[in-house]
Amino acid sequence: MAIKNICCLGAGYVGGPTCSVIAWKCPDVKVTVVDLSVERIAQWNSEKLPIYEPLLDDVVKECRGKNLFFTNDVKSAILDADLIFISVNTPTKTFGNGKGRAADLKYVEGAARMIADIAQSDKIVVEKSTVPVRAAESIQNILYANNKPGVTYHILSNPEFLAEGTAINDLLHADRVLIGGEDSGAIEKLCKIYEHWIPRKNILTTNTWSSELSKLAANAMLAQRVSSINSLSAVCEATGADVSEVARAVGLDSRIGSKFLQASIGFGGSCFQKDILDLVYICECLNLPEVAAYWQQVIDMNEYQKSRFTAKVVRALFNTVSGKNIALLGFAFKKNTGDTRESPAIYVAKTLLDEGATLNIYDPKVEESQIFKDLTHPSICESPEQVRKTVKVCGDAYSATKGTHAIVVCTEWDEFMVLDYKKIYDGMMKPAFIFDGRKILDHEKLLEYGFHVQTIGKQLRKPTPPPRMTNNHHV
Ligand SMILES: NC(=O)c1ccc[n+]([C@@H]2O[C@H](COP(=O)([O-])OP(=O)(O)OC[C@H]3O[C@@H](n4cnc5c(N)ncnc54)[C@H](O)[C@@H]3O)[C@@H](O)[C@H]2O)c1
Ligand SMILES: O=c1ccn([C@@H]2O[C@H](COP(=O)(O)OP(=O)(O)O[C@H]3O[C@H](CO)[C@@H](O)[C@H](O)[C@H]3O)[C@@H](O)[C@H]2O)c(=O)[nH]1
Repeated sequence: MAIKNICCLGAGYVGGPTCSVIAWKCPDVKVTVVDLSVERIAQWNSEKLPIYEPLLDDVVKECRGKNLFFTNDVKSAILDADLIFISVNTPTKTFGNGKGRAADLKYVEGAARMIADIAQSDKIVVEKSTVPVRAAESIQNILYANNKPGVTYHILSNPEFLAEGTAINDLLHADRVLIGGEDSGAIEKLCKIYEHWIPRKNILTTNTWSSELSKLAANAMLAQRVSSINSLSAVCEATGADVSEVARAVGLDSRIGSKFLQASIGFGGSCFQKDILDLVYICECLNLPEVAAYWQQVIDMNEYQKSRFTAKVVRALFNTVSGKNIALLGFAFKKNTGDTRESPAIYVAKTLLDEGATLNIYDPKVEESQIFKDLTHPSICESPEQVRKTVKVCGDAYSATKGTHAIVVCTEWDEFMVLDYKKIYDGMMKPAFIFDGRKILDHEKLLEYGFHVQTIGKQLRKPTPPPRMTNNHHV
């Protein structure tokens, strides 16, 4: 029997968009997305969705209330479902064995326990969350622990490869869909769901462990490219080479390819660091210390890049930012999302605040409450009151930059490329500095306006000196 009823545990950045697209593309399938958070479900049912993602509003509006439902009624959703996605968070452990590295599987375990408690009929249980290799085994053990006669579970791994900011497009035009499992019948049923819009040749089936590991491997290799180009950006700054030119020249080799070679202030987001740390931990547990050290270096290089960039800002501002007012443009970890998890902007803000600066922050999609939540987190600051006194969240780039000593571009939002930088320069303290952490601005123009400009992976000349004042009108 074909799948008619899908339940998704976890209404987050993955569960929400993925299930919305499934509902949109499979009108005869009922899709119910559940979460433990009452607030999150209320937001999914409101006009303002809990996450910002281009095109998501349209898809949700099209299907919500028809074959797409958001609810806290976990019990009915599990009872009715033929197939259940586990799409809960798998953050890095913050305590105990593996602290700071291993993935914390407590939410996955919680989800599996809920299924085991509630289910009364056969279920296909699909691991959509990113998990350590062999997590499916633990899920299976939990599901069968209280042995309900007549209930059979088929466990599949179906990792998600969408990136935030392009989630809907990534889902609609996935390079591949990966399904790992041992039961060909269950695999076939999940294939049939994706076949509503993904060509069969792009649906890859593997064994469970290959599928689980492929997700960690893909993220590790993507992040590795970013760390590789960022490491070369330091060489460029020291030699006069330009990292954009190097990336272009290298990326035109079809064996290397041009994507993910954009030098930056470092990668952020909820996945890269977490998943590589998990891979490192797995390698250590498998007694593969050389392999662990190899992947750890991708994270170490990212830390180096973030600190190298921030140190450059402080150095350029005459080695002291104490009492200086600095504008941060962008707070999200990349453009077209309001997500700030592991955003390099948090690191930049923390360092500048620790050095005594006051900050004006503007991001088109990050809420003020989120910025303060991030900057007053105990791992970031000792005194939340101090942060509230020294950080101002602004409603646009012009008010954020007015009267400041320097601008730091942390996120590559398109709107930052088309600002009137002459006007901004005129409103700033002099000398006016701009640090382009994303390489998106027209540096030559900025130099002409009089800005001191620094960026990643390229030495820039000094600004054009202002016209000399003279008393000799004939000269
Ligand atoms: N964010 C991404 O772009 C992305 C992309 C690919 C894969 N992933 C992976 O997908 C998983 C989910 O990531 P996310 O960003 O959507 O996380 P998220 O934190 O946005 O959402 C997870 C949701 O699961 C809910 N939840 C936890 N336990 C639950 C339970 N037992 N029942 C119902 N709901 C429960 C939480 O309340 C939360 O709303 C992670 O493993 C992540 O690594 C994320
Ligand atoms: O050339 C590049 C590409 C990316 N980044 C940065 O790297 C981070 C991650 O970007 P991206 O991968 O586009 O976004 P994510 O939403 O984190 O998506 C990654 O992590 C997801 C969660 O596992 C996977 O599903 C996706 O395939 C994978 O791209 C961001 O801070 C980017 O600014 C760069 O600095 N330079």
